[in-house]
Amino acid sequence: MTNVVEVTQLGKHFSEQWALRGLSFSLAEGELLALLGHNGAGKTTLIKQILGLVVPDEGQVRVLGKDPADKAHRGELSMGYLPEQVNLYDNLSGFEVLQYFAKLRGCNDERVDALLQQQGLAAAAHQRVATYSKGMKQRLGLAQALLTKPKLLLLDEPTVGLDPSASMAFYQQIADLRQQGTAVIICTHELTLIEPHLDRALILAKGQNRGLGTLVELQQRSGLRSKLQLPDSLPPLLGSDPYIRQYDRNEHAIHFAPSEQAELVQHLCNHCGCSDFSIATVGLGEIYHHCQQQELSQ
Ligand SMILES: Nc1ncnc2c1ncn2[C@@H]1O[C@H](COP(=O)(O)OP(=O)(O)OP(=O)(O)O)[C@@H](O)[C@H]1O
Repeated sequence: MTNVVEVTQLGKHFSEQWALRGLSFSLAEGELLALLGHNGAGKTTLIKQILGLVVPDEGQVRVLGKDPADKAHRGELSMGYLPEQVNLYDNLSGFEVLQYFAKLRGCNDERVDALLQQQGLAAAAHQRVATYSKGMKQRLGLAQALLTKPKLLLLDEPTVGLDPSASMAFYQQIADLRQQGTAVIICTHELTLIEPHLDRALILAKGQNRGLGTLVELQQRSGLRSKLQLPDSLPPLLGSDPYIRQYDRNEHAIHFAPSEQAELVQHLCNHCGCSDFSIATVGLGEIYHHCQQQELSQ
């Protein structure tokens, strides 16, 4: 099966400065890639190259096997894009805004109505966008990105400013789209929010790949250890079992590799009679900061 996105040794420079270099990855149907990196890391440059708006200086991008920068393929490739700052024309109604984008993309009014309905905006369809809440504007922006039933959805900071239930509803919609085979790239700084939803993350720094993989792969590669905190009331663990070697008496805690968690918990419960503990796992935030620290120390 053809990957939805195939990026090979991609590079782009502006004047003497490389904005992106040596980047390779692929994205399959239904997969969600979290695109992470500090300001200026190259995320927007990558998204624009996938959209075919910026032509690479090195390497290549293929979307469904085709060059997105080749105008001959633009119509077929069906990509949806929600930029961070989408201009929704405040003085028009939600219906008029969506109808405007629909005309640009050759979609009819039935599609506009269906999307307004799907996004819970039917009742407000003829209200001016200026009167919409942040969440309603975001749903209208998403409706705009979904007009052509895209096989690839590129979303830049889609949950900024949304309340927790609106963010949850947004990710539920994304899950439904992925079920139907849509591949999704989400560019975000909201690491905790995206963590439970991603298949893989790509961490960029200075235009280069500083980490690409599933959360487990990134955890393993980082070498970061999770921490199991034991209650102070528990007498220090003693004995000759292998976990005691990872035991920090001062902290009253055990540091362990994420892959050892199930075994360790079982061991404590069954052999040490201890079930009163808390675990701080290595999350996307720790991995991201670790990658950025490594970048600084190079
Ligand atoms: N059109 C351009 N002309 C000159 N330099 C550019 C242009 N577009 C991007 N750059 C430079 O390329 C680098 C990567 O920029 P890019 O916008 O891709 O980063 P980003 O990760 O999206 O940042 P942010 O999180 O702030 O949006 C930066 O150094 C930026 O100044």
